[in-house]
Amino acid sequence: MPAYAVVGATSWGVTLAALLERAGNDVILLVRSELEAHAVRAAGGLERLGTGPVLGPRVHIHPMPLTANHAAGLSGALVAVPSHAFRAAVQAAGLPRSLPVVSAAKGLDLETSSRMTEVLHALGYDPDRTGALSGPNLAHEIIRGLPAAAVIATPDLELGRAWQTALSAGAFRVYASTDVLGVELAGALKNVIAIAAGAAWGLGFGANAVAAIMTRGLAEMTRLGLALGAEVATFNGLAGVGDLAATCFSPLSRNRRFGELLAAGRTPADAVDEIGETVEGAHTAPVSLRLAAAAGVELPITAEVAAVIGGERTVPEAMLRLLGRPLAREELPRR
Ligand SMILES: NC(=O)c1ccc[n+]([C@@H]2O[C@H](COP(=O)([O-])OP(=O)(O)OC[C@H]3O[C@@H](n4cnc5c(N)ncnc54)[C@H](O)[C@@H]3O)[C@@H](O)[C@H]2O)c1
Ligand SMILES: O=P(O)(O)OC[C@H](O)CO
Repeated sequence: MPAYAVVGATSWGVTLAALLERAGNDVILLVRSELEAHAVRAAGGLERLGTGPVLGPRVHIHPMPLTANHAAGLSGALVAVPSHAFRAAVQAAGLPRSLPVVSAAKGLDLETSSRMTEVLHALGYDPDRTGALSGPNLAHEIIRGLPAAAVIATPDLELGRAWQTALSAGAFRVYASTDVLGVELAGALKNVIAIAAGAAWGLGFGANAVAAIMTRGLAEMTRLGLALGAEVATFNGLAGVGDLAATCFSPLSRNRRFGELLAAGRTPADAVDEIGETVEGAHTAPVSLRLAAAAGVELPITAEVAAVIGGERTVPEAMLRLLGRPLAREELPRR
């Protein structure tokens, strides 16, 4: 039987471990401590997912690092911790450098502006065997068996096909791509646009305003992606418009909820505390602006989100600035 490791007993990590098991694999779920291992074993998953036990007997829960014995039989590993904890988690996990490793995180490194596969490369993992998983994938829906689709990007399509088979279970359907850069960037950048959409919902705006933010948001995501070497098709796919739609419209999204709380007048710190989970877009906004400045690309919505998070203006002030921008021709980046 194939065996895979999952790093991180997060909502997404536990969900991925359950999917791998449902697809017929053995799984090693690597957690931070014996205490955490005990809690996850006792709950059969994560209490905050609210489902009851979801992990079966083929998911083995162990504290990091991976033992040589476990490493020997592995076909690959998925890393499902937030981007701010990604580097440390990979270092602690002790995954063999030759192992195919896929990032399931949707964020950029705050210090270096790197994508998560770039963090893996810097840690010595083989660029030909690293990849990224993304798409409209709210863990709370997937763990309940609701249908969803994702995209896995690897430089080598054969490797991507192996991951597709490993992860596709029940109503979870995985597509393959070779645009690792595009899939990673789209997954990270959409969280920032979802904060803006949440702010629009929070101000009492309607679906028209949210759709406008999504469409112009997708244009700026694509503009930056193309400037950095991504493929336009990726932004029109599951990792781009697909995830943008799920995140901007679902009340389950933490990024959307964060925007709603900012619009209600909470400080960013209070909003994060109230949500109590990862709000990846709050970290990604300033990093995206740095990448955009270096690439000579303008990201008006992202800039306003970063300014609100940085305490430079309120949500209504930011919305007025967006509405007051010079009228322009509608340009949608093509290549
Ligand atoms: N939750 C989802 O629906 C979902 C879906 C797709 C992708 N993602 C992405 O997956 C990543 C994880 O998000 P999540 O929502 O599953 O996280 P989460 O909010 O469930 O958990 C985040 C918390 O997990 C803890 N944690 C657990 N193991 C850790 C470890 N090994 N190292 C550091 N911290 C650890 C930390 O306390 C951290 O604050 C993010 O990049 C997110 O964008 C999440
Ligand atoms: O809850 P969010 O906003 O982190 O969104 C979760 C996933 O990225 C949706 O695909």
